[in-house]
Amino acid sequence: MKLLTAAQTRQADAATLQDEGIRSVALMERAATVFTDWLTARLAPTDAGEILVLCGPGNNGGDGLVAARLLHERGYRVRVGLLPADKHSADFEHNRPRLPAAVPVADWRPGKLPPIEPGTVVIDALFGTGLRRPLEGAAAALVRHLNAARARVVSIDLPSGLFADAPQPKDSPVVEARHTVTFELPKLALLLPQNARSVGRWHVVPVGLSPRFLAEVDADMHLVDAALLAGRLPARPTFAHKGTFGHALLLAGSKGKLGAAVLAARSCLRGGVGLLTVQVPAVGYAVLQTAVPEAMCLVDPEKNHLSELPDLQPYNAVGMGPGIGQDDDTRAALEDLLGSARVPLVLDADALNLLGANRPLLDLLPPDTLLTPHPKEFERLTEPARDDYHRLQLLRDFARQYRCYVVLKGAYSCLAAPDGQLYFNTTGNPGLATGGSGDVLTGLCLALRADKRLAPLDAALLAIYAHGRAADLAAAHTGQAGLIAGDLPQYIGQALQELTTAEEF
Ligand SMILES: NC(=O)C1=CN([C@@H]2O[C@H](COP(=O)(O)OP(=O)(O)OC[C@H]3O[C@@H](n4cnc5c(N)ncnc54)[C@H](OP(=O)(O)O)[C@@H]3O)[C@@H](O)[C@H]2O)[C@H](O)CC1
Ligand SMILES: [K+]
Repeated sequence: MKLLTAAQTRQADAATLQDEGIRSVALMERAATVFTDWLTARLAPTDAGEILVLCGPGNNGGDGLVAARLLHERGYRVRVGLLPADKHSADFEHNRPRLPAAVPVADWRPGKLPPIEPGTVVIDALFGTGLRRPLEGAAAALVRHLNAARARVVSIDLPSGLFADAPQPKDSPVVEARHTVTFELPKLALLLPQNARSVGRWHVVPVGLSPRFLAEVDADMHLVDAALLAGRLPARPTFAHKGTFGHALLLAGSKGKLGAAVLAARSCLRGGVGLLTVQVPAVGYAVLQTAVPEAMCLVDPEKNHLSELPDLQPYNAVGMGPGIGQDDDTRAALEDLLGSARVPLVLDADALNLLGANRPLLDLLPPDTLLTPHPKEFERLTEPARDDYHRLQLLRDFARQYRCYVVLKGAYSCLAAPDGQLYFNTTGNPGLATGGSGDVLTGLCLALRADKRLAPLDAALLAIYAHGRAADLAAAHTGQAGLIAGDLPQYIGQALQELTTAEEF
């Protein structure tokens, strides 16, 4: 699924009107209807009390007016508060007189703002994608008043005051919603941690935007969902043998961190690799052979850390990083790897920290290398980001400059591709915020990069999605708090199976 900018969303609205030959008030009626359906499915009139609908001057406010009318028709008690404005959109003007007389309407002016009782259900229809500047004056006062009220706020399309795809100044107020019900496609702002307090939980409701426009529009941001991945993971051929799916080499572990090697190795095997060899320092030999008997094990000459590479000739992909530490010998081995590897590389954890501490090594990154930093590791590779939007820009620039794929891990992990496209993952849950879950992702990435049937982009997309999906499957049994990284590998097979393309008749 594509992620659209605010400008593209406006174009999508216009294309929909044109393609369907309808007036914009009809689209507003449709949008407000799906919003109202969403709300009434979750909130009975008896639990709602008197719903307060706060309306701004544009079409977001127009949606609010229509929702107020529909709620009244469905037996809810409703009142409307209007933000005073010099002018209103045509569709707002169209719907203002259509409010039933039984719905009380008042202007909500600064200095005379009525109290909002705690727990009141408030529909925030002040501003949506048409916000043009940070809120100030009467609008800012109203938003601050609302945020102070401890109400149950549901925002239409966006929490008011939040730009759809750009940061706002720190001191400009934004509505703090419990739920944001957004139309057709999520907006970038909903996916970023810095906006979590305003967005609450977000939900997408369909308004039937022009499928032609959505197919044709040139987006540079995407959501990684099952539809995007359809057809990217081919079924395993009947006459497959272990060579079909590649032989991966994993360089992992140091004294006290062999668990990282074990987790990555198990995950790589569950990710479907044909053969796996793991090189660990001598201290890890018995651990690896016992914990992961399916993997072959090479022993580094050093006892406690990795210091050199084996002959790379047999391998189809090499992964390095989980639990390796940052010894000088290990840095030398990484440098050797960057200089000599002729196969796909996956780099994580301390391999990234070593790169960050030795920036000239970045110029040695082979094209299409896959890096999987968390935000702190990414910062060590680049610079501290001003905010989440700036971090995405740094991510995009880095992937372009080094012609590599970078997964910035977090809720909605974001993959940047060398062509500057961004892909936000939709699977996973807070249970992944636990030690070792990144090592599991490394192993899975390695398995899919070793599979010669997969393009680099497809391997990375499948890995982040299946990793999150495995966490969702695991959490159904363990709960999110009880989820540990070791639970994940056993669900990777099912996650991949769900994505596997069925053979066509
Ligand atoms: N996407 C869909 O399918 C549909 C979306 N709909 C809804 O329409 C809004 C977008 O409506 P739009 O009218 O473009 O914009 P807004 O309502 O968000 O805001 C525009 C008005 O707000 C004024 N404005 C803008 N910034 C500020 C500010 N900082 N302070 C005060 N006032 C501001 C602006 O005035 P200008 O002077 O700047 O022109 C406008 O008056 C979308 O989010 C959906 O909710 C439709 O219902 C159709 C389907
Ligand atoms: K809103």
